Amino acid sequence: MTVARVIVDVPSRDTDRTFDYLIPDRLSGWVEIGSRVAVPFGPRKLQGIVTGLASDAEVEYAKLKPIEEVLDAIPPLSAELVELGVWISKRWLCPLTVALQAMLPSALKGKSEKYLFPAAGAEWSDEETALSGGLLLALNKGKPIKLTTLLQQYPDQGSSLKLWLSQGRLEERQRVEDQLSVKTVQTVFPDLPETLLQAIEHIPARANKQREVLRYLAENNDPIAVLKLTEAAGTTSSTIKSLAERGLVEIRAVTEDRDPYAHRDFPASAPMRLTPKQAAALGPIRSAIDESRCATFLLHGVTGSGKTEVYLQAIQRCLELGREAIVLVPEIALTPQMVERFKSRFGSRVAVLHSRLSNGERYDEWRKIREGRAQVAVGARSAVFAPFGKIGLIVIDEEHETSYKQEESPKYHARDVAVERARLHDAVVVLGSATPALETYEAAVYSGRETGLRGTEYIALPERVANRPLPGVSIVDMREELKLGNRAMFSRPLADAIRNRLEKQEQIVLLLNRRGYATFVMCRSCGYTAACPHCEISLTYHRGSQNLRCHYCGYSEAEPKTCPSCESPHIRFFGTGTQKVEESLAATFPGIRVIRMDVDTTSEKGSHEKWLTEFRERRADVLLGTQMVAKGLDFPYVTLVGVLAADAALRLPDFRASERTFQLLTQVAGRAGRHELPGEVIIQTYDPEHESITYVQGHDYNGFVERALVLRKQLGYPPYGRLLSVTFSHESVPMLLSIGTSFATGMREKAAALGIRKDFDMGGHTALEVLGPVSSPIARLKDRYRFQCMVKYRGDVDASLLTSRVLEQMGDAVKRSGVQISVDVDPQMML
Ligand SMILES: Nc1ncnc2c1ncn2[C@@H]1O[C@H](COP(=O)(O)OP(=O)(O)OP(=O)(O)O)[C@@H](O)[C@H]1O
Ligand SMILES: [Zn+2]
Ligand SMILES: [Zn+2]
Repeated sequence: MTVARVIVDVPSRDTDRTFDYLIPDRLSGWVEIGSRVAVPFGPRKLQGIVTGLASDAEVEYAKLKPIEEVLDAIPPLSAELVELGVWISKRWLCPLTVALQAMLPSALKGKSEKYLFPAAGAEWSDEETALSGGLLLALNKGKPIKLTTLLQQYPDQGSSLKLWLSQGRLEERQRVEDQLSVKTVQTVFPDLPETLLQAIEHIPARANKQREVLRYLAENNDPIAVLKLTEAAGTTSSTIKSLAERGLVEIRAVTEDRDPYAHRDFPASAPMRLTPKQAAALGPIRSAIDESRCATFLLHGVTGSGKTEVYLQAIQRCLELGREAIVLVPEIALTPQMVERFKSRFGSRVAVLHSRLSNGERYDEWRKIREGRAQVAVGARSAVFAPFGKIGLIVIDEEHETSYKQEESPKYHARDVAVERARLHDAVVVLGSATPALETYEAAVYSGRETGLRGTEYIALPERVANRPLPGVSIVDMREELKLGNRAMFSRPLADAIRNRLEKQEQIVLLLNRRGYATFVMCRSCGYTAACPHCEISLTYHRGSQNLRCHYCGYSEAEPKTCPSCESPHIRFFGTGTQKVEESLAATFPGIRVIRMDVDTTSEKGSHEKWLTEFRERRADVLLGTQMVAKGLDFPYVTLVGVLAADAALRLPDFRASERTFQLLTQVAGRAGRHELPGEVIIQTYDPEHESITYVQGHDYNGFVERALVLRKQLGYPPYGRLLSVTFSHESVPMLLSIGTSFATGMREKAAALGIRKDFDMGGHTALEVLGPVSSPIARLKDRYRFQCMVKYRGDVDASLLTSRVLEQMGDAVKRSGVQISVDVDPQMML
C-alpha cells in the first residue's frame, strides 16, 4: 500500500471527502487505518485521520503530496472505530470528522503551530536589532521558534514579525502538535549491585556522598525517580549526575501515568455468592459471552436487586476469556461508588474515563486502554469509544438515563452505539435498569420494530437481595396541607418522619425535583396545570406575550388570572431552590446536619466524592439535593426518602415528562432500606392521582409502562414511531418561518412522491408526518430566535436521508438567508 486516504480536520461542510496522500518510504509500516497524521493541505499543515489504504490513487499519482508525519506510535483509532465513525455520521447526520473527533481524548485534538526562523542569507541592520529588544537575537540562534511563544515574550513586536515575513527575511514552518503530552519523570537505572560495590573502591574518599548513594543503590537495586532518590539517600541531583558520568547509573526519562485515583485505596473484594435469582440472570449473559454471540439483554432489576454484582461477574468471565469490557455509568452522580466497586474487584485493570478528570489524567487512562494495560473501562457516555480491540461485553447501567444522549454534534446515543459496536466485536450488551426506557422495555418484551433494538432479550430481577422488602411509599397531597393551613415546605407526615429519624440517628435523603420550574403555571389550590388539548403536553408560559403555548403544534391561549378549574386566584408558577430548603430545614429542626448537593456545591473537582464520604460516615443526617441524589447510591443507614415537589417535572413540554418523573421517583425511592433497616418513602405532590406518582407507590413499573405505551401508540411517539427534529435559528422571525416552511413543504412533497402516507391513525404501517414549523421551547437563544419542525415517522422510511436531500436542495437559499440549521435524529430532549 502506497496511498493513504486521509480525512482532514477542516471545519467545513463537505468534510466527508477524503484526500489521497503518498506514504513515503520512511513511514511505510507506520501508517494504518486509524493513524493520526500531519499532512500538507494547501498552504496549511493539518491533522488528519487515515480512513483507508490503497495501492492506487484516485488522482494523478505524480501530483500526490506525501504524508509528513505519523503522530502516534500506536494509532489512536482502529479500523473498527473508523467504521463505527462512518456509521455514526450516517445515523445522526454529522460530518465524519466530527464523529471521529468524538472518539479521541481532547489531548489528541492536534493543533497546527507556526514556527519562525530567519531565511538563508537574511540580514538586519544594527538599528533593527537594537529596536527588536532581543527578538532578533533569539531568532538568530538557529532554532525555529513557535510564533505563539514569540508573541508572548515580545508582545510589541507583532508588526515587525509580520513585515519580515512579508519581506521574506523570515520564513515559517507549520507543525501539528498535540495539546498535551505524556508526563515523564527523570529516573535512575542503577547498574548491578556487584558492579556498584566494586566501583565504591575506586571512588575518591572525598566523594563521600557518591559512595553512600552507591551503597544505597546496591541494596535497593530497582529503578527510582531522581527526586525520590535524592530524598531517600539524602543527596543532591549533582551527585547522581556524577555517578551517571562514571557510567554507574543511567538517567532516563520514563513516562508516568497521571493516576486520578493514586491517593485512593481500594480494598480488594471477592465475588459474592450469587442469590439464585442473580445466578439465573447471569446464566444467559454468560453463555452468550462464552459463545461470542452478539446479543443484547435488558436486565430489569428493581432497586437493590444486585445488578452490579451480575455485571461484575459477567465482566470477570470476559477477562478470563481474554476479552475486554466497557461499563457505562451516567455522568458523575454514579461515578464514585461505581468506580470503587470496579476498582476493588479488578484493581489496576480498570481505567476510568469521565469529565471530572483533568485532560492529562483522562489521556493517561485512555492510553492504558490503547496500550493494553487495562481491560475494563468504566466511564460516562464517551467511554463507549474506549479503544479496545477484543470487546466481549458492554454494560450500560441505568440505561434509561438521558445523559447517554449527547446534545451537541455528534448527537449520538451511547445505547445505540454500544449495540452497533458490540455487533462489530461479536460482543454482548447488557442494559441494566430498575426503570428501563420505554424504548428498551418495548423492544425486550414486544417487537423493537421501530427503535433498532429488535431482538433484545428480557431478564428480570424482581426482588431485592436477601428478600429485603422494597420501601413503603406514601403520598401526601399538598393541597390538603394548604387547606389545613400548612404553608411550610414540609408536610406534617414528612416533618414527623424526619424528626423520628433524627431521634433514631438514621439518615434521610431529600430530593428537590427542580427541573422544569417556572416554565409552567400551576394552581396551588387544586393542582391544575394547563395542557395542550391536542398533544397531552403542558403549555409553556411566555413572559413576553403573557400567554401559554404548546411547543409541538403551536396551540396557544391567554394566561389565566384565576384557575380555570377551581377559580382560585392562587395560580402562578412557583420555585424553590435547594438553598431555601436547607434554610427551612435548619429553622424547623434545630441542630440538623445537612449536606446540600447541587450544581453549586459540586462544581469543584472531587467535591462529589467528598460529600458522599461524609454522608456515608454519618457525619450528616440529611443528604439534600437535586436529581444527583436519586441514583445509584447505596447507604445502609438511609431509612427515609422524602420528595419535595414530585410533580414539577411533569409540566415540562416533553412527551417523556411522565416517564422521566416515574423513573426519577422510583430511583430515589430505591435509596431507602437497602440493607438491614427497612425504608420508608414520602412523596409530596399537588397531583396525587397522576399515574407517574401512583404507580411509584405500588412499585409497579410494568403497570405504569403498559399504560404509557398505550398513549405512545395512539400518538405515534417512540417506541411506536421515530422522531427527527430540525431546529432553525436566526435573528429574524420572518426569515425563519420562510426557511422552516420550505423545509416542511419539501419533506411533505418528497414523502408524497415516494407514496408515503402522512396519517398516523389510518391503517398501513409506513407513515411520515411533518409538524411545524413552530417556535422551539427555548424560543430565543443568544439573541437568535428558534423554530423547529418535528418529523414523526415509522416503518420503512429513511427520514435522515430525506432530510439531508431536502436540506441539500435548499442549500443556496439557506446560505443566503444566514439561517442556522441543526438536525437531531431521535431527540431525547425537546429543546
Ligand atoms: N449475592 C449477594 N449477596 C449479598 N449481598 C449482595 C449480593 N448481591 C448484591 N448484594 C448487596 O445488595 C446491595 C444492592 O446491590 P446493588 O447496589 O448491586 O443493586 P442494584 O440492583 O445495582 O441497585 P440500584 O439499581 O438501586 O443501583 C448492595 O449493598 C450489594 O452489596
Ligand atoms: Zn385550581
Ligand atoms: Zn399541541
